[in-house]
Amino acid sequence: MPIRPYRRRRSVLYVPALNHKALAKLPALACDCVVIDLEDSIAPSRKAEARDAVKHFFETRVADGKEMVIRINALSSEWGADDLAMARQCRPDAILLPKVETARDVLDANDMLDELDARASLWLWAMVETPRAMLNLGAIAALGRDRSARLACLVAGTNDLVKDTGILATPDRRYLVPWLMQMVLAARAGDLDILDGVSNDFRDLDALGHECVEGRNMGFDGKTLIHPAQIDLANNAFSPAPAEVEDALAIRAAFALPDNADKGVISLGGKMVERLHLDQAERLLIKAGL
Ligand SMILES: CC(C)(COP(=O)(O)OP(=O)(O)OC[C@H]1O[C@@H](n2cnc3c(N)ncnc32)[C@H](O)[C@@H]1OP(=O)(O)O)[C@@H](O)C(=O)NCCC(=O)NCCSC(=O)C[C@H](O)C(=O)O
Ligand SMILES: [Mg+2]
Repeated sequence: MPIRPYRRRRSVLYVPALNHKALAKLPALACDCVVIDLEDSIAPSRKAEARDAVKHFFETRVADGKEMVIRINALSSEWGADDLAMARQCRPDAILLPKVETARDVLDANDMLDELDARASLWLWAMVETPRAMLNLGAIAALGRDRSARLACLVAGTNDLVKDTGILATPDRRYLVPWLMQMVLAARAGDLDILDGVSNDFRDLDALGHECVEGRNMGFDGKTLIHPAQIDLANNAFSPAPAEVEDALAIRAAFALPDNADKGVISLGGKMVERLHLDQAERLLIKAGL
């Protein structure tokens, strides 16, 4: 597999594959990434129709720089294999696997893509949304370090987690937070990106604002969204603040000085700065689009 390029994924918008009006709106939206959904937003009786709609969408769309992802149905379902075969033909950036429960689920999708001779830069993303996925999180995320497994990103599926565990969904997400933090930790251990779950009440932008800030502070790379009105808040919350960008640029400039070329640690503005801070600064500057 090629080296995984770092992408900004502050705002990741789900769009049901059969919502033609919403699909037509996408070029005008400022989200970083779009997930066209074949799974839970499509009724069982319309899965084949939705697959055709996705195919048509990719055949006719004009690329606009957004990262494009297709969420297929679970490979264990009657639709999964056909979805995967169709999705690979569309040449999206990634295919999102729902209801992943074990590392084997990801490897099975990867094997099927290899058999279909999918291109090397087609990545897999995995939803973490079942109790079994939570228990197998370490093994799933570890696939991120095996480039041949294609895994690039984990996505929290908070609706399914609430449903399958029976926890109470509270506005402050207090019963979800421990699992969300585990997801962030596992993703980092596997060198993967990680996206926070959706906020269902798309009219309550105050609640969304809090969730975005909380998600950023917990270490998520971005938030999954369901409505265009949610995009700006996510973009703002997951963009580095001007002061952070300034600090990162100062660290980059300091280590670029010839005097510091062979130093592991330097003093900058009265603070100790090590090369690990340079790595952190470089990642932040990519997030800032610099
Ligand atoms: C939630 C919605 C059904 C609401 O739709 P609607 O009532 O049409 O909203 P509005 O009238 O406010 O829409 C205003 C305009 O915006 C367009 N629109 C709406 N949603 C989207 C969208 N997602 N992407 C692009 N454009 C969108 C409307 O077409 C209107 O356009 P116009 O009339 O021209 O002004 C709807 O928002 C929706 O379906 N959202 C996505 C739902 C979805 O994909 N669900 C599945 C993924 S979430 C999930 O499964 C999480 C996870 O698995 C878990 O377990 O947690
Ligand atoms: Mg789900």
